[in-house]
Amino acid sequence: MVVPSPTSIMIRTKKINAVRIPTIDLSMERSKLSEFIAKACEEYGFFKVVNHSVPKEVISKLEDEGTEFFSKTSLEKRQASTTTPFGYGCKNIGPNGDMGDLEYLLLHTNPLSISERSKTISKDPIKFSCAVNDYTEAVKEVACEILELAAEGLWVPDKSSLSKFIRDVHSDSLLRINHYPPVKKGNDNWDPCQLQNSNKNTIGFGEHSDPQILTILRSNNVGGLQISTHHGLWIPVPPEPNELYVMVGDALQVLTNGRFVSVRHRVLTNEMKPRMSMMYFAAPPLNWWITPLSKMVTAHNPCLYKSFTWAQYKQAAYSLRLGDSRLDLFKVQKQEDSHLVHASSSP
Ligand SMILES: C=C1C[C@]23C[C@@]1(O)CC[C@H]2[C@@]12CCC[C@@](C)(C(=O)O1)[C@H]2[C@@H]3C(=O)O
Ligand SMILES: O=C(O)CCC(=O)C(=O)O
Ligand SMILES: [Fe+2]
Repeated sequence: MVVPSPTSIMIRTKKINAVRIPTIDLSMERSKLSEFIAKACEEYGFFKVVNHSVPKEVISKLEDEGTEFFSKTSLEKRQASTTTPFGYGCKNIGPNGDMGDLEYLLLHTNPLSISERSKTISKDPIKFSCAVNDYTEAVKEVACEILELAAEGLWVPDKSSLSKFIRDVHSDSLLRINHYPPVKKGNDNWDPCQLQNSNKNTIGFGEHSDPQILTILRSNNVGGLQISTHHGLWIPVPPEPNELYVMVGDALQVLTNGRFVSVRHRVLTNEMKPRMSMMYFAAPPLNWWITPLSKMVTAHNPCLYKSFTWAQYKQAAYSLRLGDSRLDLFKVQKQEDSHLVHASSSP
C-alpha cells in the first residue's frame, strides 16, 4: 500500500485551499454577469449564486415538507415508492446496483404527476404539491435566467437558445430531495489512501455528473458535497442555506460543444448531523434533439458530439452505472482515431 507522504498531503491541501468556487451575484451589471457565468461554466462547471429570486418562504416550505416526510417510519415512507425511478428510495441509486448512504424522494416536475404522487407522500397532499410546485417554478426561473446569461456570455445571437430547452411545458425536469442521516464511523476504517477522499466519512452519493442541462442545488446547513476540478482534486463545497449552487450537466456540455464542462461531484456523509438537499434537474422534453449550437461549431472547434434526443441520452444514462462517463458514447470519433481503427483492421 502506498501511503501519501506528509509533504504531498501538504501540497494537496494548499492546492485545495487555493481553489475559490466562483460566486455569481445576480444583482450585478448584465454584461459582466454573462461573462462571469460563461467563465465559471468553462472552468468549473459549478458556481454559487447569490441575490437570487427564490423567496426564503418558498425554500423553507419545501424544506419543512422534506423534514416531515423523512421523519416518518420506513414503512410509511415506502408507500411512496410505487413506480421506479420515482417516489421514495433508500440507499439504492438508479437501476444498476449503485448504493449510497441516503434516502430520497425523486419527483417529475409536471404538476399533474406531482399532484398524483403527493397522495402517497403526505397526509396533506395539496400542501405538499403546492410546496413542490412553488419551489420548482421559482428555481426554473433562476435556471432560465442563468442559461440566458450564459448564451449572452458565449455571444450566441439568440439569447433563448439554451433556456428554451427547459422552459417548454413538456420539459422532463426532475426534483430530488435527498436526506443523508448522520453515519458514525470508527477510526479503524481510516484508510490513508483515501485521505483525499472520505477519511472517516462514508459515501452518501457516489461520484458522477448530472445528465441534464443544469442542476440547481440548495442544501441545509450541513456540508458534504464535493466537486472535482479539471485536475482531479476534490474541493469541499461549504453549505449555504440561503444561496443556490449551479451545476453544468452533460447536455449543456454537448449544446456548447464541450466549451462548458459538466461537473463531477459526490457527497460524503456527516458523523453528527443530517444533510438535506433539494436538487432541481432542468431537462428538455423527451423528444427534443440535443446537438451542439451552430455558433459553437467552427473550423477550429469541429463538432465533438453526435446528435441525440433527450430520451436516447436518458436511456443511455439509465443503462450505465452512476459514475460512468456516458458522454463518451456520443463522441464523434476523431479523424486520426478512425484512421487508426482502419489501419489496425486491414489485413
Ligand atoms: C445510477 C443512476 C442513477 C441516475 C440514473 C443512473 O443510471 C445514472 C445517472 C443518475 C442520475 C444522476 C442525476 C439525477 C438522476 C435522477 C438522473 O437523471 O441521472 C440520477 C438517476 C437516478 O437517481 O435515478
Ligand atoms: O445531495 C447533494 O448535495 C448532491 C446530490 C446529487 O448529486 C444528486 O442528487 O444528483
Ligand atoms: Fe448529482
